[in-house]
Amino acid sequence: MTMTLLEIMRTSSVIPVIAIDEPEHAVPLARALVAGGIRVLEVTLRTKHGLEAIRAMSEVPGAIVGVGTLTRPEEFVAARDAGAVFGVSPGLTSALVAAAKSSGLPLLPGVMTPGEVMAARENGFQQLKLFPAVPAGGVGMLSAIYGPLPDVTFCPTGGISQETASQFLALKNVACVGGSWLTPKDAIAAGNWDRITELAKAASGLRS
Ligand SMILES: O=C(O)C(=O)C[C@H](O)[C@H](O)COP(=O)(O)O
Repeated sequence: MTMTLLEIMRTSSVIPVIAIDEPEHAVPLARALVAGGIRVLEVTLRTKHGLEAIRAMSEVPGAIVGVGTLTRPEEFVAARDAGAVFGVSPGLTSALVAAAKSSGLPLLPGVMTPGEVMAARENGFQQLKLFPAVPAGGVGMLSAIYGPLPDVTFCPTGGISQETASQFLALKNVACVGGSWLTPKDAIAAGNWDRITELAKAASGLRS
């Protein structure tokens, strides 16, 4: 089953941004999130275990696994081959546009200004990540962008929490938000998967 980026974004109110420090954490973490109703998982390439984690988490029933922190064109094919079904980048360059098209990996590119939104749209991207969302202007920025550019849909990420997520999710041009608050490092290190499931349940309840 191939999902479009928009379908993936609409599957989850919150996309957890995940960094795996220990490969053995990948599968229990994915299971804990899916058990809490959070199925779309963004596994970043911030750690050296990213690709291995994508491979393992893709096997977890119900999980829809993407790759995050795509900053170099050569990472696209490797992530796709590891099982990622979408990719997220903090910004967009012409090399990343070409890599997204040639690899076929649906890309959610990061933007931070109206000009970047327009440049991304010219390259065929209408689903975008506002990054870093809160420093860029947060809810006010997204509402202002909706006026002249109503045909783009955002996944704001960066500085959002369980407490502020609903303000973003209420906007017409927001399909989901991204954040690292569902995967606290101390809970992962301690193997406290129940805590992660509770955080996921709270997040998936944001838009029910
Ligand atoms: O690694 C990446 O590719 C990123 O895009 C950065 C993350 O999206 C943010 O670091 C998450 O932000 P917080 O929820 O404020 O922790």
